[in-house]
Order: sequence, then structure tokens, then C-alpha cells
Amino acid sequence: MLPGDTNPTARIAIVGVGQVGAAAAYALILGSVAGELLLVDVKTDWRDAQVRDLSDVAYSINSGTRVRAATHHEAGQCDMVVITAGSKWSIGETNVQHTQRNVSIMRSVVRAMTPFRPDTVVLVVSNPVDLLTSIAQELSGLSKSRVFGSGTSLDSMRIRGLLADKAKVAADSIHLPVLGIHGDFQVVAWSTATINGEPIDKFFPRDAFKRADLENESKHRSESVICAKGATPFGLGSIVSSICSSVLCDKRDARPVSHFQSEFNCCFSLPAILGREGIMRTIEMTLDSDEQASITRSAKRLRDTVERIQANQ
Ligand SMILES: NC(=O)c1ccc[n+]([C@@H]2O[C@H](COP(=O)([O-])OP(=O)(O)OC[C@H]3O[C@@H](n4cnc5c(N)ncnc54)[C@H](O)[C@@H]3O)[C@@H](O)[C@H]2O)c1
Repeated sequence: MLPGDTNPTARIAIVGVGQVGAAAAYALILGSVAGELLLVDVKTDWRDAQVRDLSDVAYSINSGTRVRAATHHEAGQCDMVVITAGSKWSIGETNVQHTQRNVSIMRSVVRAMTPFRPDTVVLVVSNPVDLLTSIAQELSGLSKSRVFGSGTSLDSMRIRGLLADKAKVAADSIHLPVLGIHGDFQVVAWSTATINGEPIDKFFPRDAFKRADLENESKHRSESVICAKGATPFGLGSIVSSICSSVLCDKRDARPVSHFQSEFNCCFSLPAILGREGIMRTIEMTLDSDEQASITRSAKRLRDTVERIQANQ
């Protein structure tokens, strides 16, 4: 990391130091993104073991980040809080039951941290990320711009990498965001795709490859990794670290993240500028009519689910 990527006076808390939380901590320590990293988990023996293991990483590279155990309340007083608390799917559990369990974990995590320091920025990573971001935002008492979710950041990074491999160019010469609700209904914004600043159709003839194949590879890669090893910690861990750096160093860079959309009264991913106050602004995009209709359909479904859950709380 470069000096402009770190903020030595900042404190970050990670709530839920399972596989994803620990990978995020590892990436944050390697990058010395903040001066102090507070780890929180309901399993306190587990949390303390993660503190000892990750402290060794900090010592081994002379990191500017120190690691310690903390409570939920202390987490709510940090500059930034990353929520990776969740539960794994159990055999026999339906999707609805699993979602309800994660909603109830998110409620208890957010309630245990309130009142938050008013300038805290909260990054929600736990799934289903758009639903849980919408719920955390409502319960936190923070301004809407200060609570956002990782959303489709990993999906966008992944499809950009896959397309870069095909085009034999660097990944950062590709613009191809994945937008909407993370998961089955996310939308790849092909109509906006560019390679080296030129529309994708100028680079690749339309029949050069099947776009649906690339989308499916990107969408289903997490499932295949989870089937084989139980979690997808590393990709997301490194994205969490770079999002924290964008916020704490007030970088004002653009990323597709899940944030509040007033038209739908819930959170989902559109590109946004990130800075010290969280979401600084949404970037307006002109999508084609199919892409827009697909996002609108799934956003309305999410809004109905959020309203149903809020009515039953
Ligand atoms: N948004 C994405 O792209 C994406 C990608 C991968 C994983 N995830 C999500 O990240 C979350 C974590 O995944 P994981 O593989 O690390 O799971 P994990 O089971 O390994 O870790 C979850 C941790 O949360 C802790 N926890 C549970 N309730 C808590 C509470 N109330 N307070 C504090 N800690 C609590 C558990 O003790 C556990 O250590 C899951 O919801 C997963 O679906 C999201």
C-alpha cells in the first residue's frame, strides 16, 4: 500500500471474525490501513484466538496496525465498522429460515452497537447483503450515507478480471459493473462496457464469446468455492480492505456498492463515490431498457421483503 492508502489514526472494528472477517482483518493488517483493529465475536474464545493469530501477522511484517479484542459497544465507537457476523446454512434449513436467522443476527449486532459515534461509517458484508444493509441502516440511527454494503463489488471485480483475461489487457482497463441485488438477480451492465475506454463492441465482435457464459461463471463461482471449502473469504477480504481505505483516506473513488435508493426505499448496488462520510454520491448511469427493467423488478421485490420484515419486528 502507498502512504495515501493508510490512516494511522483510524480505528476499524470487525464484527464476526469467522472466515470472511478474519480474511478482511488479514488484508487490513497487511495494508496497515488503520492504526487499530478491534475484533468482536459472540464466541469469545474464538475471537481471542483470532486476535493472537492475527497479531503475529502484524508483528511479522511490522504492520502499522495493532489488533485487540473488543465488545460490540466499543465497535460502535470506531471510525469504521465492518459487519461480517452471520450463520452458515444448516442441513434441512429453508432459504427463508436461513434469511430470518441472519436478519435476527443483524438486528442483535446493530442494537448492541447503538448508539453509534455519529461519524462512524458501517460496511455490511453479511448475506443477504442488500436486505441486511437496508435493515442495519434503518436500525442504526446513522445518516443513510454512512451505512452501505459490499453489494456487487466482488461480482464486479470478478467479471472484470474474467473479461480482462479474454481481452488480454489489464483488469483496470475494463469498465463493466455488476449492479442491482447481489445474487441470482444481479445485472451485468454490458450496455456500459468499455475496454481501454472504447465500447466493448469495437474490441470484440458480438459472436467472439457468449456473454451469458461469462456472467454465469462470475455469478456461480462463489457457490462452487463454498461447496468445496465452505466460504469465499479471500476475494471479499481484500475488497473490504480496499473499501475501508477508500473511506478512511477520503479517496472519492467509484465502486458499485449497496446503498440507499430513495425511489425504492431500500439498498442495492449502483456505482457510488466513496469518501470519509461513506457514500458521497451515486453515479447516474444510462442502462439499456432490459437492464433497467430487470433492476427495477428485483428492487421492488426487495422493497416488499424489507417492508414485510420491518412490519413484523
Ligand atoms: N457480500 C458478499 O459478497 C459475501 C461473500 C462471502 C460471504 N459473505 C457473507 O459473510 C458472512 C460471514 O461469512 P463467513 O464465511 O465468515 O461465516 P462464518 O460462520 O465463518 O463467520 C461468522 C461469524 O459471525 C459470528 N457471529 C454470529 N453472531 C454474531 C453476533 N451477534 N455478534 C458477533 N459475531 C457474531 C460467528 O460466531 C462467526 O464467527 C456470511 O453472512 C456470508 O454469507 C458475503
